[in-house]
Amino acid sequence: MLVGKRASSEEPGGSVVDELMIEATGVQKVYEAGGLRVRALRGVDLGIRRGEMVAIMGPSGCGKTTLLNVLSGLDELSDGDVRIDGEAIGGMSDKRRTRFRAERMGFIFQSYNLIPVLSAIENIELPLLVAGKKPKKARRWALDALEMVGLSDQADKRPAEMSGGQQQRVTVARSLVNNPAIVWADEPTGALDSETSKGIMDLLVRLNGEQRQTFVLVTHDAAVAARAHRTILMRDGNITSDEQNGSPRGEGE
Ligand SMILES: Nc1ncnc2c1ncn2[C@@H]1O[C@H](COP(=O)(O)OP(=O)(O)OP(=O)(O)O)[C@@H](O)[C@H]1O
Repeated sequence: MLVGKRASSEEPGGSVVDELMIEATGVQKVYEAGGLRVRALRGVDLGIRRGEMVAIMGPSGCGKTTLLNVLSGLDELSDGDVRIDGEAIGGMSDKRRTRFRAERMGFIFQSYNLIPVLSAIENIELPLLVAGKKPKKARRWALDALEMVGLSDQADKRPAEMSGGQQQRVTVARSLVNNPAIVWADEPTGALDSETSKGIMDLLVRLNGEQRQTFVLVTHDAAVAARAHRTILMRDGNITSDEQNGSPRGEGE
């Protein structure tokens, strides 16, 4: 596989398949810390289709990040069931779950999480090298990914030599370099001004349309959520609304 070398769909976001990819049933998460018990998720039911871009919104502390983390297997759930392509991630061993994540998922966080001493291209190819890919192949895939996010000319720059928007585009390239089936993004535009944020969303919407990946993103920004196919609202550990977004979502809207 090579990212960026596959056929584009006819229109941005025109690639949702009528098939559930992520299925959460009765998901609960309880944190216990220092004698305190916080019920962060109180029985969430949710289905996400292949190729869908879903935004999760809601007030601070309502459980958005927790939901992302238990759906992706970054964190363990306390009760309920999460299935991805029919496989229950709660039933996997730690080793299997880590591999499942490395092979099938990409992550984008607000705080870029780039390694400062590595160049853009080295940051992107690192997960491939860790996964045991040959250096030549890792470099080729990383260059493709960098091209896909429009940063081919920045390959040798270190994070500190790039703008926030450019750094976030590097993390987008890194999250996509292994052609994951699902990309999880926690506040991907949270640290960016509105213009740069729009540029990142143009990129994610385009990739979602072209690459047919499923995107689940947490955001506080209604303009960001409007670019998704669907918006889920949370409150106090529950989903309180789950609606398709009506308006067009292509670039430049
Ligand atoms: N590791 C943890 N230990 C204990 N409590 C936690 C932990 N992580 C989150 N919580 C609590 O769980 C609840 C949900 O937190 P979460 O981070 O999922 O909310 P959020 O909606 O993503 O918030 P924000 O928008 O501020 O990022 C909050 O009450 C939070 O304090």
